[in-house]
Order: sequence, then structure tokens, then C-alpha cells
Amino acid sequence: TDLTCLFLGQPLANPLMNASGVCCRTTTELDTLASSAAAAMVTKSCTLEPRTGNPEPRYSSLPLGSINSMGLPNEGYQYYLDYAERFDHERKLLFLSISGLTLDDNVEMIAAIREAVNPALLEVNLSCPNVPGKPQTGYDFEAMDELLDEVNDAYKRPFGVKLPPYFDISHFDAAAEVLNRYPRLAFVTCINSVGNGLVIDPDTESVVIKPKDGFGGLGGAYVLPTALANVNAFYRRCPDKQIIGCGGVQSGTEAFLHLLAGASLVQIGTALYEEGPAVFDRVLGELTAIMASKGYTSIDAFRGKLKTL
Ligand SMILES: CC(C)(C)CCc1c(C(=O)O)[nH]c(=O)[nH]c1=O
Repeated sequence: TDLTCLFLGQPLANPLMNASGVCCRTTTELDTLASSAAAAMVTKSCTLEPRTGNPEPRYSSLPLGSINSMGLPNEGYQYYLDYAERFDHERKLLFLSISGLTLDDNVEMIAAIREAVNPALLEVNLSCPNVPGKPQTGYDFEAMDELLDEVNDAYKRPFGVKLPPYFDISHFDAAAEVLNRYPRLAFVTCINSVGNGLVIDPDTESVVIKPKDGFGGLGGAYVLPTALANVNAFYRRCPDKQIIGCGGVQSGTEAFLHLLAGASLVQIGTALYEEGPAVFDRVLGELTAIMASKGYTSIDAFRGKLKTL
């Protein structure tokens, strides 16, 4: 069974990587990913300046998934740029995620990343905050187009975006129309956490995270059907782009489903947080077993071949 995948023309040993935000804030964490079985890895979304993020507890895990309101804790973009400069890009595909607090911050970070010689792939987090009181950039299609126009002008290499989940077909259509205006926007990562869930503990009668009165982004099993829908929606609407699936991957089965829905690579977040980097070995083993049981000798044999009724 062959798990190799082509991403932007580059062969990878397997389709797995971490989800941005998990096990990727410090060089220690990043080196752990670099030594793991994952074929690719992405840094924590970064801002112009370092941030400590929100007060703890800001992450909570549950039987069905996780909730977080980390508040963009990161070491500042230069730290990740330095990591990319030192990185052995032959060994693993490295993505660098940015989430500027303003349009200008994103442009300033991109100008620096463009000058760097590292071939890390740029992923722009569209859940980045917008003007206070307005929806996040990913939910404000005019702001999204304005940001992508600036990125497209400032950055001459292929880049990608991390999208929040959409739920209305008209929003899939509107978002895809914006993305398809940018040919160098080569990949789309779906989904970011399902925003502003509220987990309540029946024993304590309390919320479980401190920031935002307990409101936070959901991950894990809770979000799998939404993640699969977003992967497939953009797979259908953006035939010239590759899709990276993220959301609800806890075993080979969910990785298989993301690939079936059209994903080229598959990210693991909550399960990586809970289990550590061994999760990649386990999921790869499970995916291999599923493919063997179905007689698939390559991922191309089934990627995107989701059946409808
Ligand atoms: C939610 C933001 C803080 C605006 C961006 C960073 C981010 C965070 C975070 O750092 O709280 N958590 C997520 O699940 N997804 C994200 O994109």
C-alpha cells in the first residue's frame, strides 16, 4: 500500500500533518513534529509581535472533542521565519501560518516572508480578526477579497488560506468565487474550529474555559460532518486548487473520509493534542489497513471519489 501524495508538485511520503495551533508554537514542539511520522507540518498562526494569548484555562478536551479560546499565543512571525530558514525542507514540507491582527500586519509579515529564502508554504489564516464588531475576515467576503488582493500583490509564490467552516450553500459559492479570482492561491485548508461553541459542565454548572465567558472554537468528533462538507464543497468549486482537510480526524477512518471527500492532505488537531505525535503512526497504520481491506494500492485510487446517491 502506497501512501505517497503529490502536493503542489512535491511528493510526500503520506498525507498527514498537524493542524495549526497544536504542538507547533515553540521550536521544541516544532522539532517534535519534524521527528514525527507526519510528512508535513504547519506553525502556529503568528502575528507581528509575540503574544501570550488569553488567560487559562483556554483549552478543554472532552469525550467528543475540544473547545479553545487560546487568543493567538505565538512567538511573533520572526521566530517562525527563523525556524523556516534553519529547517531541512528536504525532510518534510513546512507550512508557515500567519494571522495578522490587521491587514497592514499581514502585508508587513508577507513582505518579510517573501524576502526570506526559505521555501516554507504560506498559509493565511482567514479567521484572523477583522475590524472589531465586524465578522471575522473569513465571514466578510469583501474584506476577504481585499486581503487576498494584497497578499496576491505582495507574495509572488503559491500560497493558501485556512478557512472557517461555512454552513450555507450561498456562502460556499461566495467564498469559492473570491478564492477562484487568485490563481496563485494554490490550496485551501478546511476547516478552522467551529466558532463560539459553549461547553458547560453539569457537575460544576460552569463553563470550562476562562476567556469569552466560556465561548470557544470546537474541534474533534463534534465537527467531522461539517469539516467533510467544507472539504467537499471547495473540492467541487475549486478544481484548480488542492484542498487540505482538517476537523474530526481521530483514526484512519476519518482520514480516509477526508481523502474520499477530496482532500490532498489531512490535518490532525485535537487528537494530536490529546495523544501526542504517536497519533500519526497510529492513524497511518489504520489508514493503510483500511486501504488494504478495500484493495486500494494508492490514495489516487479513491481521492475525491465520494459517491452520491
Ligand atoms: C481565533 C483567533 C484568535 C482569531 C485566531 C487563532 C485561532 C485560535 C486561537 O489562537 O484562539 N484558535 C482556533 O481554534 N483557531 C484559530 O484560528
